[in-house]
Amino acid sequence: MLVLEGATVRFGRRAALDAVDLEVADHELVCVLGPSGSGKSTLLRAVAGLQPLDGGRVLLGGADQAGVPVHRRGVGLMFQDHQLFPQRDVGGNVAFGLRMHGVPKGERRLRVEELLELVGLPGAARRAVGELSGGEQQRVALARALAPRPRLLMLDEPLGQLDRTLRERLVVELRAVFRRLGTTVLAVTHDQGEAFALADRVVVMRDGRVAQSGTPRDVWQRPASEFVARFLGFANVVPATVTGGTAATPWGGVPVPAGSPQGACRLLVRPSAVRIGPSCAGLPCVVESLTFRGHHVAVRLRPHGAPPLEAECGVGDAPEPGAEVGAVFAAGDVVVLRPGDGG
Ligand SMILES: Nc1ncnc2c1ncn2[C@@H]1O[C@H](COP(=O)(O)OP(=O)(O)OP(=O)(O)O)[C@@H](O)[C@H]1O
Repeated sequence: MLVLEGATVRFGRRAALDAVDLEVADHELVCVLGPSGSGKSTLLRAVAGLQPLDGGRVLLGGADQAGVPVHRRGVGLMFQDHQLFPQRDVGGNVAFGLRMHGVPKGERRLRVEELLELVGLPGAARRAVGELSGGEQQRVALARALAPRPRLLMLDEPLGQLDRTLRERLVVELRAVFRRLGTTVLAVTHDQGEAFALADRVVVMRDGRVAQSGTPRDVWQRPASEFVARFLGFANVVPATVTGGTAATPWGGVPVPAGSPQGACRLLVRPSAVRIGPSCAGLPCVVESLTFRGHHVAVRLRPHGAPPLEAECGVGDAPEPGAEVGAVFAAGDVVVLRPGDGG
């Protein structure tokens, strides 16, 4: 469906997109994730035709889009500030693109009803946009973007301004709607939870380049680099040397999964790999702080003479702050990262 080949955009001497190669298959939901300034919006704008390329190509359905204007690319856009037309009612907003495409009135009305049903706002066509909640407005914006049946729908921080609970619910609904319609989606967000919940594939960007691309599970379980690991919120990353099945780290010996690359590396120890036990066993640490995260507790440990260590445990098993404990490492949740990545 969508192919980017060496897509490059420069602002002055800085490349906002640096020779990006990316493919999005028909019906695929791809979410581009990355810190502020990594080039996510520029990528979307380049695909939409809002931003000319300084190098490389964008192909849609096999056709090079050089010189093809925005409105002829057949892509739908839904941006963070969804900018509904305040003077039009809900139906008028959803029908906007259909009117532009010259769809006759009767057909428009049917399609608007169908779309409002789809986004969970049945019968809302006559409602004023100003009366709607943020989440409802977001649904109207989605219905409006879907109305002309774009071959590719692009979302920029689609749920950015909504509160967390609503976002979590809408993301599940969005995924279901896209699945049902078979929509191909390229979305951009800096919220990893949103990306992981929505996407079939996650693309992590850094400084205009693709740092990693894979299924949410792959990227989560095997971050390709220290940058990706830290971006995902993992703090336990240290220099290490792997020999056989053990990595020598500032925390002592940590078992690594069978088949891990040998030699000097950066090592990611997921909090779930750190078991907290009595101080007589394992690495002696003091419990610095606890953070309750729903079903588990994140425990920050301060080992003697070594970097801080994040662990996690069940709510019922959480130690007291200030307690002396022992940390023991399990191999399963340890990842040997590519060396020389900086990060
Ligand atoms: N019109 C522009 N003129 C000059 N520099 C720009 C322009 N648009 C973007 N940039 C720069 O290009 C880089 C990438 O910007 P972009 O908006 O694509 O990042 P982003 O990942 O979408 O960030 P955010 O999450 O903050 O929206 C940034 O360094 C930004 O300052």
